[in-house]
Amino acid sequence: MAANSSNGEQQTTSKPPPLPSPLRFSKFFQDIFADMNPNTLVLPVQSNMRILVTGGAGFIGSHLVDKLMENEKNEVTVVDNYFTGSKDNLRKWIGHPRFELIRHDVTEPLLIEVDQIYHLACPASPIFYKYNPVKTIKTNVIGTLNMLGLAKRVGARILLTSTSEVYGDPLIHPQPETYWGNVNPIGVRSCYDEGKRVAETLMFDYHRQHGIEIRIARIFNTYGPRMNIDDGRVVSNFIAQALRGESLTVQKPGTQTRSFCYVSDMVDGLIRLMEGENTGPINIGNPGEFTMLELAETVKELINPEVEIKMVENTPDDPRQRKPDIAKAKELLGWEPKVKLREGLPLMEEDFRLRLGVTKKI
Ligand SMILES: NC(=O)c1ccc[n+]([C@@H]2O[C@H](COP(=O)([O-])OP(=O)(O)OC[C@H]3O[C@@H](n4cnc5c(N)ncnc54)[C@H](O)[C@@H]3O)[C@@H](O)[C@H]2O)c1
Ligand SMILES: O=c1ccn([C@@H]2O[C@H](COP(=O)(O)OP(=O)(O)O[C@H]3OC[C@@H](O)[C@H](O)[C@H]3O)[C@@H](O)[C@H]2O)c(=O)[nH]1
Repeated sequence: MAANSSNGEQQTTSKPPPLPSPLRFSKFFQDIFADMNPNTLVLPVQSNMRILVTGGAGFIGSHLVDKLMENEKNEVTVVDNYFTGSKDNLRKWIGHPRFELIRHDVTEPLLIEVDQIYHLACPASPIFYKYNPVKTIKTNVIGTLNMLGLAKRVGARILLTSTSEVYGDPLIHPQPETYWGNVNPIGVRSCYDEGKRVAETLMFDYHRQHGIEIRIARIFNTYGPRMNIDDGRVVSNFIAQALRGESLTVQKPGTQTRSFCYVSDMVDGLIRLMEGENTGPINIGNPGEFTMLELAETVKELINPEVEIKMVENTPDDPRQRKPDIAKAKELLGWEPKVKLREGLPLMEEDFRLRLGVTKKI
């Protein structure tokens, strides 16, 4: 059972998690379990782990699926409504006997049998989550309720990919998990950041009330191959602009900061959190902090020194600074990021060149 919450208070529960669904025993594992007592029940190591990844056709989700599929004991099911994700991200697994892809919207109930749920489904780029804010908040609230209902019914452990946006425009820097945030509840970003805050609340309420095993990751800005070319987020924008020979659009004032984590580090952190003993919330991100002007200069230097940098208008409530305190991830998960920004950008450039059909001049 998981340990204390981030505030150091005993907010977790020692209630036993619900028993796995009877199908867990009848369909796949007849005769394996002699002892059905939930307190002593240990799943045999030789059994396959049935893992659901919601939002698995998206950027982080598809990299997570790649990593999970490396383990021959994992059977992976993805559900996705393809709003910002694509089957193309999963093409190498389609038809694989341990892989299943279901077109499904998490705002509708889902009845399947699984042991673990990585719940990622939610548009993450501000352009996309603001496009239909009511749908975004439904995805965060009703979608998370549905996945918690599923976890409760089948006794699965569930991990939520929350976000650094729960800290809003932070007044404490860097942000530890104990910080409660500075969030505008009625702004244009609220569908996402307040939505994720409610999702975190639901996770803890299901944990305390029903004994559900929960894990919460607070993800900081993540980048890497497979981001949508016109995703709208800053790293993908700058790389696509540099490769197309367009000006890099720095939103004013340009001094706002972000900390960028390469996607392989992120996936490693998420799996460690799921497999570990702590509920979280735990920050997962790279503490290397850059202003948007510094990021633009770096992309220009590495990818196309000929492009210009132009200042453009910003959008409301843009957080002015953001950097994770990752002491907890280091201590509890033995995790810290390995890939520096200057190493990760060229890996992403390679993928964007292929997709945009822009070859490198030698
Ligand atoms: N990438 C980041 O920097 C970052 C930072 C913080 C948190 N996160 C969180 O990580 C998760 C994945 O982010 P990402 O960057 O891969 O984004 P993404 O947009 O590439 O992936 C999200 C996936 O969820 C799917 N989806 C959206 N709404 C859905 C719904 N109602 N039902 C089913 N599927 C739905 C999309 O089609 C897409 O495949 C999200 O929960 C996001 O909030 C990401
Ligand atoms: O073309 C651009 C795009 C963005 N920006 C700036 O770059 C910074 C980062 O913007 P992004 O749109 O990439 O992402 P944000 O940091 O605002 O939010 C992100 O962080 C938390 C995650 O949960 C989300 O996935 C994502 O919304 C902002 O200050 C924005 O103003 C630019 O300067 N130019």
